[in-house]
Amino acid sequence: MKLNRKDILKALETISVAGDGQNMVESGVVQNVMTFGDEVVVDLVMSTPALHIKKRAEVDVMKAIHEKVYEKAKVKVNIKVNAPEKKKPEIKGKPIPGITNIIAVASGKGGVGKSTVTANMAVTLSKMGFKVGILDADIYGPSAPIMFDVEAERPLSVNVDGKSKMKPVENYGVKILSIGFFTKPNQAVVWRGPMAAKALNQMIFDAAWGELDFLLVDLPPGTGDIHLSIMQSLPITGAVVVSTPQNVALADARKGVAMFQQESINVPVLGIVENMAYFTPEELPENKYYIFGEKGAKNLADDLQVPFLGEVPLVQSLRESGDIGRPAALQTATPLEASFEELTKNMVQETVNRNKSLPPTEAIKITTMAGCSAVKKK
Ligand SMILES: Nc1ncnc2c1ncn2[C@@H]1O[C@H](COP(=O)(O)OP(=O)(O)OP(=O)(O)O)[C@@H](O)[C@H]1O
Repeated sequence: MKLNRKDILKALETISVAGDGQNMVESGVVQNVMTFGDEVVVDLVMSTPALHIKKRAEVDVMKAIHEKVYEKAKVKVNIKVNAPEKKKPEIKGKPIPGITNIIAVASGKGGVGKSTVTANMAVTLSKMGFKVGILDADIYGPSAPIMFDVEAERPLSVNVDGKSKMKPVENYGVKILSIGFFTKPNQAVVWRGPMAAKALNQMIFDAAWGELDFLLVDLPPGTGDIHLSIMQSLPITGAVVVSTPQNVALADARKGVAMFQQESINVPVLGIVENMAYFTPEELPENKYYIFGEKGAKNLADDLQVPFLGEVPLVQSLRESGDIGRPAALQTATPLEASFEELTKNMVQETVNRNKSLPPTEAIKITTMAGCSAVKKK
């Protein structure tokens, strides 16, 4: 028997598409029908890769042709899956007028020197002529007020366009707002995510930051819900991850990078900084002792295919300068100044590359807590 294409299409019109109210031909699922004698080939395009739905469609097509056209027809059904494009993250956070780049500084593990790197990178950016701010969001141990010697200061209230705003405290050319300004010294800050997020939101949106080329956000260590809160409310340009070369820190740094890279967050990682890369006695700067291991963070960056921004040695004066509130990067013509200059230059370069190649990051509305655990392990 010679089959007719029109009869086949008519038979296929009796198959409805679930949830669509249309039949298979009307809805465009049937893309093509070819007949050769008693053979018929039906090409379908479906939006779901679910096996049981594809199987069901195949059975329906065969049944309709056998029952309505010719029961001995040799039917072949080809199914192509055309999955709809993945939904883009919903935009939630408002851009902050006047702030060009927001850089999150993170670490997986605590105490690896994230705040030290943030403070010195900020000072170096300022020395390079950029307008810089630090948002110290480390709710567990805000250290920017000590590192900038502004512990006793409090942000003043100023009037901007009829609204009362917080004026960041300023020192060494860096504008600073810290959660530490709002808690008493020695007060244990055990804030729940939403409380911390509210306080941070105020420091971001109710603050008179003015024009800034870079706002560095010193995140708390780890990959918890405060990170998600911040990424929900801020359009972060990119992230810098700080690690020491030892394995325990590297494992957590890997999680930190994975957090930014996971699909629902998708913040570009500008690079990894290796802090405490080696110990060097001030009087013998040529002597390097790799007490936490050699090039661990550099190798991690290579492994994860993210840029390596640079290394900072373990030096006693760097700790001292943090404690007395005068960042070491303010020094001139020292190896420490050179280290911070090198990594800051690389960070700026990566920001420029990122801004050339990608659209602005949308602040992300995270609708599940999947982000807390969905850290991909490589
Ligand atoms: N390269 C370094 N050389 C010497 N001391 C350092 C160096 N980096 C950091 N430190 C010191 O180590 C201590 C911890 O550093 P820092 O507070 O910057 O770490 P952190 O990762 O921000 O910690 P937290 O987990 O509290 O956020 C500080 O006393 C700091 O001065």
